[in-house]
Amino acid sequence: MDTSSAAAAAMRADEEGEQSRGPGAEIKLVLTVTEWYDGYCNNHPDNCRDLLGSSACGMFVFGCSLRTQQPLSLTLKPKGLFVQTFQNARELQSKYHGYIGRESSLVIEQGESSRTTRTRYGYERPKPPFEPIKHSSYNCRTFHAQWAVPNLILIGAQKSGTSTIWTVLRKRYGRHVLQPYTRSFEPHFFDWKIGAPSINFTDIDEAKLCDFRKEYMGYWDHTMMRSDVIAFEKTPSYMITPNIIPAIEAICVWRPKILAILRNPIDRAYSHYAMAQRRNKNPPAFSRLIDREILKYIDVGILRKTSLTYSQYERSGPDRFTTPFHFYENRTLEEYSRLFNEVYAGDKQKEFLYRSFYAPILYPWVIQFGKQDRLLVLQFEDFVARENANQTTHVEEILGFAGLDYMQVRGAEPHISNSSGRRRLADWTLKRKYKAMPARVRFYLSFLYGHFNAMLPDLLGEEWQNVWDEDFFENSPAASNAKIEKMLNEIVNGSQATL
Ligand SMILES: Nc1ncnc2c1ncn2[C@@H]1O[C@H](COP(=O)(O)OS(=O)(=O)O)[C@@H](OP(=O)(O)O)[C@H]1O
Repeated sequence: MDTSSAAAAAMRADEEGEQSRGPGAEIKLVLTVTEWYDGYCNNHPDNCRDLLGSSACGMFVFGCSLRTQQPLSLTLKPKGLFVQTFQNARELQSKYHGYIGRESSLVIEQGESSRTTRTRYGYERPKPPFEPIKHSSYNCRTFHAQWAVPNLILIGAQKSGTSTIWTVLRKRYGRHVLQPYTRSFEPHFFDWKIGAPSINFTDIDEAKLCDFRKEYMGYWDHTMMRSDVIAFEKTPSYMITPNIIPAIEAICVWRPKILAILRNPIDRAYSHYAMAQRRNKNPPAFSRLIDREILKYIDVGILRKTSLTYSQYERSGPDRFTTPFHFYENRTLEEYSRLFNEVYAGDKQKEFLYRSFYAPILYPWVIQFGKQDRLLVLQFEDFVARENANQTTHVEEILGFAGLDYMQVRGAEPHISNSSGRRRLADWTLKRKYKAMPARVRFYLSFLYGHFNAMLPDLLGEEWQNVWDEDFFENSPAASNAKIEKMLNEIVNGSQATL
């Protein structure tokens, strides 16, 4: 609704009030509300005040007053003509149908604190199902597409610096990046909250979809949305759950952008294992977990039966220098993607090695979002190297991709210093809380991931050519002769030297 019709509506309501009151009589105005925003109010009068205290549209008012049954007193601006007192929202709903657009700003006149500040985890999120507020002209699909949130979803990969992206966006561009008001750092809306993989989204009832939309959008404070703000969420497990793609498409009709960041698959898998180790005091050894996964892949036909598990490889003598893996020739990426998905269908706890098979995992995302230019994939090593060197190029790319003009928000960026909070790349590596992976394991895994990494350039572009080639024997600056010698020694003799 535009400002002029909002103003006209306000005028109309004002006239009604003028006619019905004598001097000093109470004026009542009701603001017609769609059901979209009612989730925000959540029966908390304070929330209502917060929402109303900001430059919100009148739509919130009805939802809040209806739910809380609190008397609310409002001054309408910019007309600023009168104060309305709501004694009983239900009654007002049946009597009046004023209408106020987003552009009008509402200020609370009454109540102890009209502009309380909302903290990130300040209150309980609403729990579905919401009490529906029916409105005849309401169309859930088209409603408020302009402000539909989020604009950007960071889908993973886990242990690939997703939290750093989050922090950088929040700390440096806080005013321009809106994050969800969920209890947990990661909303897990599509996978855990609604269990999208088990729902058939091609055949779903529109009312149900509308409920989902309402709930998901309810994670962000819409009153904070402006043209120079993007709403953002990160849930790194989305990437390994391709069955949520139809859910994203059906629910988020405003077509949000998808962001992924990929790290060297071996490092990622081991960092993930180290995290599990920290959480679980006695986890199985990494090599045992590798064996378990490899056997699974042989079973479903991802690897040929002649492939070796890590334990077999360790006992294989001189064969240790040849590849322990045998793949089926001519297998397409699509087939790999389907097979991997089948292995883990319905399995919430997907395993460490699996999560690093980027090409088959990303394939359905590229098919769905790549062609629409809605998918951006960053490389972790590049990202953190620039970040740690105080360069902001990637952030610029992310903001631009999500629809923000970087130049426009540039002024918001504080001076970045080499403060203690910003560690250099070398420091990150030194401060890791776990020991490096034994070189033999790394060598073994490099054969496995090498096969799948080689599919990335076709999928994502030439810049992904040889990105994580493990340079074990070449005379690279990273590997001195002494190191190479140590490593060869380890591979041949089974000693515990590490690169
Ligand atoms: N700037 C910078 N430089 C170097 N390394 C960095 C940086 N930021 C994050 N990291 C490393 O990224 C790993 C954590 O990734 P995530 O935040 O995605 O983890 S999580 O999925 O949210 O748990 C974690 O890796 P590991 O230390 O190997 O576990 C972090 O150390």
